[in-house]
Amino acid sequence: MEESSAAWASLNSGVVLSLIAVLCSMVWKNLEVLFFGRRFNRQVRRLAAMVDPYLTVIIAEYDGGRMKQSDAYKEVQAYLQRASCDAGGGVRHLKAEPAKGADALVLSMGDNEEVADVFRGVTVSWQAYSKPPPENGGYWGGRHGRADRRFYRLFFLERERDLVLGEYLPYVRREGRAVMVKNRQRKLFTNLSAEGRDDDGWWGIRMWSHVVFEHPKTFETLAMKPAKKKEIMDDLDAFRNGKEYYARVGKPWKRGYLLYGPPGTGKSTMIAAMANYLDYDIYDIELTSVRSNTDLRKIFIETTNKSIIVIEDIDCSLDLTGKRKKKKKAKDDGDKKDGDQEEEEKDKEGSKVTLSGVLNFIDGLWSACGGERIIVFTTNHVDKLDPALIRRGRMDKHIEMSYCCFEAFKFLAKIYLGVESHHLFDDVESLLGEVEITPADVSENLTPKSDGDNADTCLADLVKELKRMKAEKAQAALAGGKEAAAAAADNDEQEE
Ligand SMILES: Nc1ncnc2c1ncn2[C@@H]1O[C@H](COP(=O)(O)OP(=O)(O)OP(=O)(O)O)[C@@H](O)[C@H]1O
Ligand SMILES: [Mg+2]
Repeated sequence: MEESSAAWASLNSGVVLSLIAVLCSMVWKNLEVLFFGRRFNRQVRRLAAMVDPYLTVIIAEYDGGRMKQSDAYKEVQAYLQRASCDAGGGVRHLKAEPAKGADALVLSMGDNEEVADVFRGVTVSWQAYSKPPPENGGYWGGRHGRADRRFYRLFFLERERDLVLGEYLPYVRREGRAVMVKNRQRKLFTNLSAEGRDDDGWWGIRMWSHVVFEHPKTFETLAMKPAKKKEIMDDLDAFRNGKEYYARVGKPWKRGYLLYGPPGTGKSTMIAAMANYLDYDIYDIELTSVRSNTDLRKIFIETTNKSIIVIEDIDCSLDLTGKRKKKKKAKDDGDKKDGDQEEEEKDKEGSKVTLSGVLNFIDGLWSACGGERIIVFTTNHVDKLDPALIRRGRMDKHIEMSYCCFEAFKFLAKIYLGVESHHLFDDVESLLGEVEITPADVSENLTPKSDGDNADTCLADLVKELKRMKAEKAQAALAGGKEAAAAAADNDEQEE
């Protein structure tokens, strides 16, 4: 009897102990939810730390001074957009920014908000916070350093350390990158510095301002010889997929393109097509607004990966020969009017960017920061450029944009008029062999001007224009011939 009551008592105490254990684990589970969850987290976290210590990881917006927003910060920010918008995340203050698509907004957590996240059954917590800048303003100093420093802090239990550091954080970065790609709006940047807070939350002087890039031109609508077009597209593909190749041969992942040819042959159009093809941003540098080589370097550092950095009309932008240019008469430069030239001269005086500054910008040490950047120069006068500027290695691929050939014309006729053959095509072909017309002029002639215009009228207009150009050329040749004959006669007379 005594034995059975002792067994009964021990069974009872076993049940009670198990009940206590279950209760404790329930309380702990709830504590964990509170700990990482919503409102009471800070206080509860302190309490919980006594039982099971927690660790934190801080991800700063700018590491190594204030030069470049950290990739990890941007990825975490993008990742947390999803967690923040989730009703279970408990975030009450969200920040909204425009996203891809007319009415879309990207929401992210506001300052001092916390959000919980669950990974493989483990709960962690993220907190966004910011700190005022140090007195001296950090790396950039002065007005640049006025921005608050922003951070994300991740809390997790020490026992989850391996899982969080080894698997969760890499997962967050991967997912964040995917969100960034999905929400990415392509941008066209210009180096007009502006003060204010931009998409990345920067407050201060920015070297770049931007608009959303929405140029409709693609390689499908760019007229040029098919073989040449394919060669360029293959080159771009090789560049885009060349990360390992560039790493293997020890070259920074960048490529220079020089587009040269007369006005209206499609150089700017080609840049738009390249950006659309690669899905890259465009940074359009107005060199005359860059005050010094140091500013040029800052401008470069602030460009992001997957971008095309463009300097148009490089020969007109600056004196890049290394010597000071003598003042020229306006008539020397056929393309520019007197007023324009005066303006240019003034701009040049305000800018101290030198040839060596530009060379450094293209392939100096700083140019290797980041990767996946294409640099494009355009010019109407390739012969005016310093050979050092366009040697292979700096401008790796030279592309001549030429006058409209018959193949390019047929391409434009198909796009603009929807015709692949026409009885006027033969006339156009023989005239194109005799006169030089730009794709821009051909496009203009093939554009219907009124409701009554169709393929017949547009092609007839083009033929008329080509004939007019041919007559003008013949007249110019005649006048040139007469002038030469008169000069020769003058010479003869003087000799006699
Ligand atoms: N190869 C082309 N295919 C289709 N359209 C073209 C082509 N070249 C020019 N165009 C048309 O002509 C117009 C002018 O072209 P674009 O501005 O690209 O010339 P550009 O070579 O950059 O001239 P510039 O040297 O004066 O800057 C564009 O609106 C474009 O639509
Ligand atoms: Mg152009």
